[in-house]
Amino acid sequence: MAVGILTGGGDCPGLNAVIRALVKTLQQKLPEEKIIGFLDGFRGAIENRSVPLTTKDVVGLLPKGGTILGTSNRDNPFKFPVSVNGTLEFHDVSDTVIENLHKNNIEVLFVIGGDGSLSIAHELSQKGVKVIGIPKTIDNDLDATDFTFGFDSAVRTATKALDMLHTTAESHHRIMVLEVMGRYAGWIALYSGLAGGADVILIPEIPFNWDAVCRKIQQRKAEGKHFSIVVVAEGAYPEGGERVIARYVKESTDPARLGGIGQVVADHLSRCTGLESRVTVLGHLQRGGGPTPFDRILATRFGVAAVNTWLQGNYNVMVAFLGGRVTTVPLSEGIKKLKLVPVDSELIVTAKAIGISFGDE
Ligand SMILES: Nc1ncnc2c1ncn2[C@@H]1O[C@H](COP(=O)(O)OP(=O)(O)OP(=O)(O)O)[C@@H](O)[C@H]1O
Ligand SMILES: O=P(O)(O)OC[C@H]1O[C@](O)(CO)[C@@H](O)[C@@H]1O
Ligand SMILES: [Mg+2]
Repeated sequence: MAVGILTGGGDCPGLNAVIRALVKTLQQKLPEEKIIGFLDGFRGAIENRSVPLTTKDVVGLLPKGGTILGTSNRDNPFKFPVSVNGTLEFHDVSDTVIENLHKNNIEVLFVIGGDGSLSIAHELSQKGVKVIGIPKTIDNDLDATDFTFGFDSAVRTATKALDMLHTTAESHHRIMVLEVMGRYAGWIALYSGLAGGADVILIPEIPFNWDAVCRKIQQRKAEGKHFSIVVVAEGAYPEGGERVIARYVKESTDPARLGGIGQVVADHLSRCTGLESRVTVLGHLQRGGGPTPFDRILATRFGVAAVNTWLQGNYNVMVAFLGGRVTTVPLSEGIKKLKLVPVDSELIVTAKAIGISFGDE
């Protein structure tokens, strides 16, 4: 009997810390060579590419960014892209995954992933595979956990960028626009905007009004503040407008990759205020580097809790961080809906109270 581990979706700081916690905890219960790490997310499970993991393999992993197992944010065994006579078709190869799990004597599969990867894990569980989900993502958009690891690290990077943009914005009397990730959720923009002293935060949950954003910058100008800092979530869009899509990854079930709204905002604000603007797209820097202490600890707690869940005979659940405690929720609950920023949340109210504009009033 063996256990399997895979990391799926976009990488984030803390994945290696979970792998370390899983292996260290599991190794006390299993003989050597019985922990199997599938490579490159679900692609490794489809192609039966894996490596054995022992405590020797996880030395030094706690602060290391990325994932030693590799990952993929396009490979879905239920909709696997296959080229048939030059045409892309999506085939269900989930039975191949199940065969490969049997070949490796896998009793339980630990899936470390976001909403997409955990949805795949849930579909596998419905075909009889025992899975335990561990929620990760810089987007923090999983509803059944207060925080996913990776988020705090991304916010740290975005906040650092805002601190640095402040000094050059002030020197040049410019509007500096920072575009951050988060897909359909505005958590990274909201947290980094608050922590980094932004004047305007634009998030997908609040479609913005161009006039309101321009007014805010002009008002600052009238007060003698000739620079402004604007944080734009990649999924933000103006009232009556649409999200800006940077590219399509045609092999993915969820093919749209967002990006480009930062430049649109910067150009518009220059036109309406007469101030110079510049845009910085923070991009994959937000997923790079090592995890913050918060993420290291959360990842470690998730890894240990996931093993304990298995030892207690529980399956098809996701570990979650709720009210300061690590617990479990059914996997079906974990993937039910995306966690978006509630527009009346205390964080938004707090931000507005200190004059931050969301472009809605
Ligand atoms: N609702 C869904 N149901 C099933 N599969 C999905 C769903 N959404 C996305 N997928 C697939 O799941 C895989 C991973 O999805 P995605 O890129 O969203 O990563 P994730 O695990 O959600 O992590 P993150 O969003 O942080 O990158 C991709 O193959 C994608 O095609
Ligand atoms: O790595 P890719 O394919 O560009 O995907 C980017 C997306 O992945 C994430 O970084 C994590 O889900 C999103 O914030 C972003 O929209
Ligand atoms: Mg996702």
